[in-house]
Amino acid sequence: MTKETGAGVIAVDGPAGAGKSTVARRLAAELGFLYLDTGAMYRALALKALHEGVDLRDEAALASLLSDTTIDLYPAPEGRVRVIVDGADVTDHLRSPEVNASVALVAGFASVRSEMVSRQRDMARQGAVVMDGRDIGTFVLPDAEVKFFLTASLEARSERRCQELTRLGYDVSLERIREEIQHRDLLDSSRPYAPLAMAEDAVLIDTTHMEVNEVVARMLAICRHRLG
Ligand SMILES: Nc1ncnc2c1ncn2[C@@H]1O[C@H](COP(=O)(O)OP(=O)(O)OP(=O)(O)O)[C@@H](O)[C@H]1O
Ligand SMILES: Nc1ccn([C@@H]2O[C@H](COP(=O)(O)O)[C@@H](O)[C@H]2O)c(=O)n1
Repeated sequence: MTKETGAGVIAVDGPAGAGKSTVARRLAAELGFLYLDTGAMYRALALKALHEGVDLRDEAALASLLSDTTIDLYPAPEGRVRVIVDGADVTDHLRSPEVNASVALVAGFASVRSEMVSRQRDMARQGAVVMDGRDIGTFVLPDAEVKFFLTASLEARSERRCQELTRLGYDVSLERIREEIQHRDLLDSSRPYAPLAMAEDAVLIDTTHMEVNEVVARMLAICRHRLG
């Protein structure tokens, strides 16, 4: 049991393309937990801001937009998540190159993060959740019973993301993806408010040379040992 949440809260942090979402939803399914993708919440706000022509450098405008936006995460088959914004399903639009290029800017503002963190803590209050992002183990849910920090080489993360976007039908180059990931990593780790960071009590897993099943198996064994 944790101060701010019920029993069974697992945090999964790490940089872009490390494999967080893929393994976190598999882990949640194996444990019968709810999977909460906090990155999808920031992506949803960036998508709405792009759609409504809001200046992505205007913190007040973005904070006001968020205060007038509902973002709901619903479980979907295979542990996936449907993202509903103001009642509309936007899931399939959250990983476009435009959103990828904008989300870290939107997520960098303290007033945006403060509201997002408040909503994320509310989502975790009942416990039995696996929550992934950049600041979960260090800031959003510091009392989580189990914390993981996934990483991988820039090359591996770039190749994975490039293959993923190509499969989704986007016309992207490995070089452009590498640059986007490097830029997003810099923004995510250098922001003053709740930056990308590894919690001191997190288990570090470098997935560069690991298969998805191997990563999930290792995390599941640790969770079952820690949670009993
Ligand atoms: N261990 C792995 N080996 C090979 N491919 C992987 C591995 N883990 C994840 N992938 C693939 O890499 C891509 C990115 O994975 P995923 O979206 O889970 O990363 P992420 O850390 O959540 O990234 P982001 O934070 O940008 O959402 C996906 O296509 C996924 O299938
Ligand atoms: N807890 C979080 C989660 C995400 N972000 C920002 O959103 C971007 C997209 O996240 P993905 O996991 O979907 O790639 C990410 O690069 C961060 O800029 C965040 O700030 N905090």
